[in-house]
Amino acid sequence: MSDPALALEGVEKTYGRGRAGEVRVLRGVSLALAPGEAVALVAPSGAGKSTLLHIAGLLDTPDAGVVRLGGQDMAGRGDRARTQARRDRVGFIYQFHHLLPEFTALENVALPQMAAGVGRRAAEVRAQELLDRVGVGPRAGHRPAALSGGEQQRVAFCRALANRPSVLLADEPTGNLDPETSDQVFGVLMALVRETGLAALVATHNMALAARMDRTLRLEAGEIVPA
Ligand SMILES: Nc1ncnc2c1ncn2[C@@H]1O[C@H](COP(=O)(O)OP(=O)(O)OP(=O)(O)O)[C@@H](O)[C@H]1O
Repeated sequence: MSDPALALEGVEKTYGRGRAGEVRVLRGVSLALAPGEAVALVAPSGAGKSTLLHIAGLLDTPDAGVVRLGGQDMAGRGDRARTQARRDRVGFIYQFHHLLPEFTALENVALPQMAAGVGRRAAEVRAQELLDRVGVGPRAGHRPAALSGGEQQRVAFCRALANRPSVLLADEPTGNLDPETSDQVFGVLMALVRETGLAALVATHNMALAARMDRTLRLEAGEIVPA
């Protein structure tokens, strides 16, 4: 059997120090995502969802436990290796797209590739292909402010996928879109998961979207509980 794309084993995280300020946010979280699998993460507010996504995406370190990308334990690696792994192997999508306002859609998708060492021309070719794939190709030369919410979010998908990550972490990626646009953007996400073998962990409060994924993990008070 191949290694999971992403695995967390016994991950613990506590914020603050001392009795008064201590918040135990994650209490031994274990999960694994196979390549090509889309998993919904459902959590009440404050359950530790953002903390979990940050640790899974190597933006934060756990106090205890293991985070593996493609079978490789990332916890003991230095900052440089973690930064490189995050850039090359993990894509993030947030509720709000955080596109760079002064750059065009094409540039927003090309820039992360250039940061990873791809030449401008090759980066722009791939960026255009991705934008075409999600139906915003004709808008490639526009800045985010000239795009609709759904178009902006599709550009954000392209940016997250530009470096061919093995893991996509999404936090309410369709949360600020109307139902129809949300449906369309989510459809694109699922198609990309199916086609590219990407593993996606998608935090959402939307049960209809959760039902369209392969399975649901529920996070409550810092623990994974039966969905
Ligand atoms: N840097 C920090 N220092 C202290 N406490 C923190 C810190 N970050 C988060 N917390 C606390 O940890 C708990 C979990 O936070 P987290 O942001 O992971 O929750 P969440 O499930 O993503 O919530 P929401 O869905 O409301 O965004 C919350 O009680 C929060 O107040």
